[in-house]
Amino acid sequence: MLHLLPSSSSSFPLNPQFLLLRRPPANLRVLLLGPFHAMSAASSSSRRAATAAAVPVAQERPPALRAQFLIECLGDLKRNLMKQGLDLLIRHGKPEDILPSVAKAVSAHTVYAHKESCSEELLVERLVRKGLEQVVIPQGGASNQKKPQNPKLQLIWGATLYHIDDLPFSVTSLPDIYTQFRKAVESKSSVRNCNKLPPSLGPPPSSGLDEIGGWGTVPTLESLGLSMTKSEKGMHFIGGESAALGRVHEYFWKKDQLKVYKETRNGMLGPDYSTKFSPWLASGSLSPRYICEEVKRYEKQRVANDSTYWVLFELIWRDYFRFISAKYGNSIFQLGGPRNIVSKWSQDQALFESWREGRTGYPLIDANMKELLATGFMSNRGRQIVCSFLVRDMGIDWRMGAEWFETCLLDYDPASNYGNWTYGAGIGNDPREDRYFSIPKQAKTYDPDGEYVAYWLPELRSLAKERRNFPGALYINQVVPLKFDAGHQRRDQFNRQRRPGNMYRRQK
Ligand SMILES: Cc1cc2nc3c(=O)[nH]c(=O)nc-3n(C[C@H](O)[C@H](O)[C@H](O)COP(=O)(O)OP(=O)(O)OC[C@H]3O[C@@H](n4cnc5c(N)ncnc54)[C@H](O)[C@@H]3O)c2cc1C
Repeated sequence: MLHLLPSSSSSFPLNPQFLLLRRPPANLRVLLLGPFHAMSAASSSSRRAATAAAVPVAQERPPALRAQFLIECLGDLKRNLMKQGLDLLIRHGKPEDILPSVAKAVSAHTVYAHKESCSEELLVERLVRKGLEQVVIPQGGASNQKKPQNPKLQLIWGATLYHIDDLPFSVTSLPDIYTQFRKAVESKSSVRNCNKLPPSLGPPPSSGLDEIGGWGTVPTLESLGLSMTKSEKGMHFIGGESAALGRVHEYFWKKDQLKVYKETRNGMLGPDYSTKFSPWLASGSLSPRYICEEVKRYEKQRVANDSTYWVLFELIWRDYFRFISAKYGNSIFQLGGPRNIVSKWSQDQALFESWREGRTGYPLIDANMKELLATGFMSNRGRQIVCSFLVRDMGIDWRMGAEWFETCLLDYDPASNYGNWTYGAGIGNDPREDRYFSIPKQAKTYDPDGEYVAYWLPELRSLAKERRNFPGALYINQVVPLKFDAGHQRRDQFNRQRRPGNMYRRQK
């Protein structure tokens, strides 16, 4: 969130005058401005430059889904702020253009924002800082006593479970391997408590708003030039903190799912196999520290077991990718990844489109890709499987897959998305760099009755359960053979120049 304090205020966060919600993941591309740019079909993102030519214009639905979620976040934040005696100032544009003019209008001495870690967000931080340097705020008293000042940009670390200042190492010497990172933070760091909200956040600023057009209103999809028909199927997420807290309560306390999370978390169908917290975490509507407090409370009041711990274990993955992005900078978006591995990748458009649209001939892949397109969500198991298929079986440039996820995911977060993709593509810091997800094996283990594929591909429902994932000629043709089929290594037709003499290991 972004707070602007009038120059008369003395301390943050006691009297924030504005809260501007940012685009996920909690960056300075203010929610009211950036996300809708970023979601437009032809993104100008510098990260995308390398593959932009190969990635066709995004379809309407995915950007509209995330825009709708963010609109709901805004509406909820506005309502909650009004209950606290404040309001939400809403503008649509670039942060570096808008924030200086707002700061000037309300004579703000400081703009507060969460510190970011990825290149595009860091650029926005720099541009905002530069813009604020151009703003001159006259100080009270006789003009020759106090010099006019520029508003300052103060950046605060905020998105992770463990605070960056509490890590037992500097970011530059962060362990590259997840397990080493996790063990070090678990043994040497502790998670800070959540900050308590003051009883009142008001009063709102008494002057200056008129010259910048008032508080502004929550946009609608139509006002952003987007439209969408609701999908009747799959998860439907409602944006905002109220819904986020409701989900934590429901999953932990009402449905009592936390105690079995570790056993169910690899599921793909239904609302409760995993927490589904990610869209709210990514939009800054939910704090990982709050989740941690609730886990501890649950452990005291109900049960502490492997499952209760495992939610924290997963949140540490999220931290890990965030800190890795701070350590490795732009390289997590580049073809060779953090370790600059040179490999040969294909950008075959027809193959890529069959993956993107769910027409590969493999029900497990197609069902997952259809779910992503319809809902903006996919299970972690599904993400690993479709990622492995794209990079290992199709040999497609992993950045094309990452960009499609970036376009579609409600929980899109640059560090988690590109971190996981580099991991899956074997160019991240995975000690097992040739991790391969065998589709037949994954289907038998995680969708034994074909319920998941029949849900997203209804044409398969009439088949016998054991045939749904293996329909043969009763389904569309397979666009590529699998690298490993029925337990035998196949000739590596797609990637053979990439890893000579190197067999892809199978996923356990
Ligand atoms: C190729 C690929 C791309 C991904 N892109 C994203 C992304 O853009 N944004 C995102 O939030 N997650 C991403 N993930 C991680 C993971 O799939 C989702 O966080 C998870 O599926 C969200 O569902 P959930 O909240 O029910 O997770 P749960 O299983 O309930 O986990 C609880 C929380 O832990 C965190 N978490 C769990 N697994 C991971 C992981 N592997 N990496 C980072 N955090 C994790 C998430 O914040 C999640 O909400 C990606 C994974 C893969 C394999």
